[in-house]
Amino acid sequence: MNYISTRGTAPVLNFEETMLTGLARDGGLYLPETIPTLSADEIAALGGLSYEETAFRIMRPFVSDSFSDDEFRGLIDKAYAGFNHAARAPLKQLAPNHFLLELFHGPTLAFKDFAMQLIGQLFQAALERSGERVTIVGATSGDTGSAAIEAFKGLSNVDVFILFPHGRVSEVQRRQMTTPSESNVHALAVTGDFDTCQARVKDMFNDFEFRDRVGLAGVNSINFARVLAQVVYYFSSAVSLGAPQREVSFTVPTGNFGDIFAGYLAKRMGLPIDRLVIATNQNDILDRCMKAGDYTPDGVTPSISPSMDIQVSSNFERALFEAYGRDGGAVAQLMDEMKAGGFKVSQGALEALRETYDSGRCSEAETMATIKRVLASSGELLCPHGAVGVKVAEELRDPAVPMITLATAHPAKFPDAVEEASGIRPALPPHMADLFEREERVTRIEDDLSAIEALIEERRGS
Ligand SMILES: Cc1ncc(COP(=O)(O)O)c(C=O)c1O
Ligand SMILES: N[C@@H](CCOP(=O)(O)O)C(=O)O
Repeated sequence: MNYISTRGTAPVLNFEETMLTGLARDGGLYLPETIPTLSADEIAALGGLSYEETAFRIMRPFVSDSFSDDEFRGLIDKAYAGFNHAARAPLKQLAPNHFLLELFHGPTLAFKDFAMQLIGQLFQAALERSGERVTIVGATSGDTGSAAIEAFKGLSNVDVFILFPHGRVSEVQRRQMTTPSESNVHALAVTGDFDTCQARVKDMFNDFEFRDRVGLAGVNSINFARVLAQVVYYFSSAVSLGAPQREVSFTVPTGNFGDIFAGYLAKRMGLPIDRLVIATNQNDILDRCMKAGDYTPDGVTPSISPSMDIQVSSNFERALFEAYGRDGGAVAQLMDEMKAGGFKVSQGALEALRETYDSGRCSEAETMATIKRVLASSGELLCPHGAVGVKVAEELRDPAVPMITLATAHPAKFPDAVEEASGIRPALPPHMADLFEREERVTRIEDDLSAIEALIEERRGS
């Protein structure tokens, strides 16, 4: 399986190279040259399998010969062994034909663990084989960072630097990143918002001298392996509701567009998905763009669903690449316009996007009201991100088609907002019960590329 860049001019790579490379050298994001498909019989055969076996069958064609079947199976098993639910991604019914996919039973209580626990294993296996050492840089609005630190802490051939926006993640999220004591992980609190942090990470990848000197690697959804691992739960949940005989739809609380793009890949692989619904909080550029075709960011406003406080949505580039008929030149031009402030999506591409995606927005007050209402009606305590999804799903869903809304994080990651909305302060699970007593280790840093690069050079092992 070969991987190509959304901007059309970077080297074509295999799976392992793509995973270790991160951002393509032309600034684009890697995607498989062709998207493999599963027959209806192959999809039906997933029914009743373990999550791990489903993951193996879905991801195998993308990985091709980068890992042997036995090795890949073993790494998948290790990745999900630390989840505290036998189903890994259980489905709960909220209302007739409306289901919640709980994606927060991994070690850091967010959907990021599904991919990050796996790529931690894949990186380790690949680096042990090659004897290489890498420096991972990541940007986070709260959940990617904690999942990455958990997956890579203590590894001898990896240093991890996570840039998070100072003062704009929840206290639980911050402590998850700042309390691990392993010396190979570093939490950097950057002045700015998530878009600032992600821009600096991309700047570091585009600084080739620095990139090559430190052996830069990425674990944001820049990395296709991240997105791939998220395809699996679209299959497992849809099959448990009757796919491939029955169509389903998904609503996905969305920010950087990685999770919903995984749903798009599942659809392209043959899973009968009717609609993919983009649910945004008040940082609603994706919803506005889907409605009017204009992608002009106007700054991030902090919300009670901070992980989705994003206006420069990285993986939207992958969706645009598909909507523009995989024309890398067209995407490169849009991204150049983006540097100058924003871009307009062509009518043809907008129509192509609308064939797959719907979109909606949920205000702060609606998020709070949804947490309260869903607790009363179903007993389910949502986190604010899941609540954004449920509200938008309720508004847009076709009652005849099962709707699966993704519950992307555990409510205990956002205790203040959840308590204010519901009157219940959700408790952290036992393995995190002493989180507030652990010592924090964090570096405050200004938004200055040279200073960030210098700090990484100084701190990384060699
Ligand atoms: C809890 C939570 N929900 C939703 C999202 C949005 O997902 P994506 O960035 O893949 O669109 C994020 C951030 O990625 C998140 O951490
Ligand atoms: N919400 C994310 C933002 C980064 O997204 P990613 O999927 O590109 O890693 C977070 O929690 O950090």
